[in-house]
Amino acid sequence: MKGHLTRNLFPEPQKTKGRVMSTIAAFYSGKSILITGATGFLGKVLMEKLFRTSPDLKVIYILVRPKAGQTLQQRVFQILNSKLFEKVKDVCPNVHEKIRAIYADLNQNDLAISKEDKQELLSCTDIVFHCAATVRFDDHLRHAVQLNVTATQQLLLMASQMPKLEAFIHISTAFSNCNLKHIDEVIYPCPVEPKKIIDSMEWLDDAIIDEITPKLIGDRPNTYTYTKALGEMVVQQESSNLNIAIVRPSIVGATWQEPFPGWVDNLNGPSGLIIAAGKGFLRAIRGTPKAVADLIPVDTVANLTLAVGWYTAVNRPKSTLIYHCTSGNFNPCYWGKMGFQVLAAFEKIPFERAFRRPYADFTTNTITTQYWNAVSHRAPAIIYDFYLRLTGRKPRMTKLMNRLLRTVSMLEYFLNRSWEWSTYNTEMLMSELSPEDQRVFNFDVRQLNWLEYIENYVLGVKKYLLKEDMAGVPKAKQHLKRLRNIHYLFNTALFLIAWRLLIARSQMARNVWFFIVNFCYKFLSYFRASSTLKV
Ligand SMILES: CCCCCCCCCCCCCCCCCCCCCC(=O)SCCNC(=O)CCNC(=O)[C@H](O)C(C)(C)COP(=O)(O)OP(=O)(O)OC[C@H]1O[C@@H](n2cnc3c(N)ncnc32)[C@H](O)[C@@H]1OP(=O)(O)O
Ligand SMILES: NC(=O)C1=CN([C@@H]2O[C@H](COP(=O)(O)OP(=O)(O)OC[C@H]3O[C@@H](n4cnc5c(N)ncnc54)[C@H](OP(=O)(O)O)[C@@H]3O)[C@@H](O)[C@H]2O)C=CC1
Repeated sequence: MKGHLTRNLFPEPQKTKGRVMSTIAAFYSGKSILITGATGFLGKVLMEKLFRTSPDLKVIYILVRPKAGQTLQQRVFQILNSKLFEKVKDVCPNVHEKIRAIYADLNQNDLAISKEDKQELLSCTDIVFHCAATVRFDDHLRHAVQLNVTATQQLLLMASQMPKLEAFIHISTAFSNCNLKHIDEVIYPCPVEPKKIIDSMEWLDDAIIDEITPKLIGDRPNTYTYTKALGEMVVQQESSNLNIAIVRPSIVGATWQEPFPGWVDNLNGPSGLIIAAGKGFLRAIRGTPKAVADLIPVDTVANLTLAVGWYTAVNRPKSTLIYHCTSGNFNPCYWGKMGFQVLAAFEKIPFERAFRRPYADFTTNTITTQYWNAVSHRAPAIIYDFYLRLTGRKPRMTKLMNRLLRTVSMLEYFLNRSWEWSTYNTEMLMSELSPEDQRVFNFDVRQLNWLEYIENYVLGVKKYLLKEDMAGVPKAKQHLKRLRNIHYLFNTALFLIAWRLLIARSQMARNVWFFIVNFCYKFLSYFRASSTLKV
């Protein structure tokens, strides 16, 4: 479909209230856009931005499955009525009419789209943003291949039958090649062809798949990164027929600026750990303080993705361009520093009913980690469960702690390494944008102030994930003070018991004790005498 387009792809920039309208926003006006994964974290932000900046777009088709007892319409209704979409309603009051939910299940080979819906998609779609994926690290290979590889292949097949299609934007991850230290904007081949993997998943049984999984994923840490790499290969194989680009974000975090700072709605990446640390469950982690914490705000990813969609459609690059959406080489932050910033934010914005006082220690040593896990994580959980049992309640803390530590162990790989991603294409794209587009579709993370971002992130986690009201902050602070006093009391009691046992058994300890008491007595006498003389 490359080069087949005859329509005018360079709409004249329009003027809005004396300011030149963004070229990118103008480009999406009147377009029919297909988004997969629109109910996910990134998909929602992408859709919100499209509606807000290009309210004249024709329609956004979203592929949705019913979930948690909700129909497609109920899911769409919930999204449109969420806080995230508040601003959209002012700019695009008929947003409900411009969104068309299409039943689809990416778990099924034909994506389970009805004939009529498929026909409409094929004839109307101008741009595709493919965000859907399974992002679970421990997903069974069969499921991860189905979602991240086969579904991508199916969607590309559909895209190749769309006569109006101008661009297909595939969202991958910057970690698809995390087995390498330096990653260029190229597709690195995996040893086994994706088509062979897809075929084999059809006839191999689960037990055999389990056995071959470690061999297939090789030096990647999980099935997620492996299948995302396979997904990219599939995209490359189809790229001769289509106008495709790939966006590779690193660790996607809460919004930086738009539609408002700190919005987040799932526990993936840092968000879950921020909760665990803020509630005092997680106090130490095996992580390298000097490793780069390559977080990227979700609105930055959405902005870059929309800019890529415009650039790919308008310029029709000869090869598939890959865009790294990372922060490390523009404005690096490090895990140790981020830990401090998160802790500082908890001082101002404490979470309610914390289990212990928040503390964040990054340690690189495995023995120290095991020590902290035993003393700081498991022991308090066991003590608390004992207390629950004593008071006739069901113990739950040990189970919760074990799950948390399992989750943490899966994230550790990413907390102990730094990667370098080359960003020539991203920088090239930035330079291609007009000043207005650079403002409206800002993806320049050099402007990001980490301290401010992290504070807003913690606030967002409190408000949108924990649903805690800011009115409860004084009470939460009081609760933390009480925990601090309990902590001091507990430590003092522990020290006194240990000391009492020691002086009962050792003459040396007794001598040291009498020396200290004597010294304190003399110091106090001297202090009292000198203050009496002054009077
Ligand atoms: C003391 C120090 C404190 C420090 C202070 C803080 C400083 C800031 C430090 C920030 C460091 C950030 C490091 C990020 C590195 C990410 C790198 C990503 C790179 C790739 C990026 C991508 O390209 S890809 C998108 C990312 N993709 C995920 O990030 C999925 C992960 N996830 C799963 O793969 C599944 O979750 C897994 C785990 C299998 C469990 O699986 P599972 O079956 O056991 O359980 P579930 O998933 O059902 O979750 C069971 C319970 O864990 C809760 N939970 C789920 N996630 C959680 C989570 N991240 N942290 C906590 N808690 C989490 C959940 O809410 C449940 O809680 P509950 O039981 O109460 O409901
Ligand atoms: N979050 C991150 O840190 C990063 C994410 N990425 C990539 O960004 C993209 C979006 O990720 P993110 O928004 O965080 O992920 P989410 O888990 O929040 O969203 C995943 C989306 O995929 C949809 N989906 C999953 N399975 C199916 C299915 N069987 N049928 C139909 N839809 C399905 C989900 O729908 P439903 O709501 O029904 O479950 C949801 O809309 C992914 O491609 C991911 O690999 C890349 C780097 C980092």
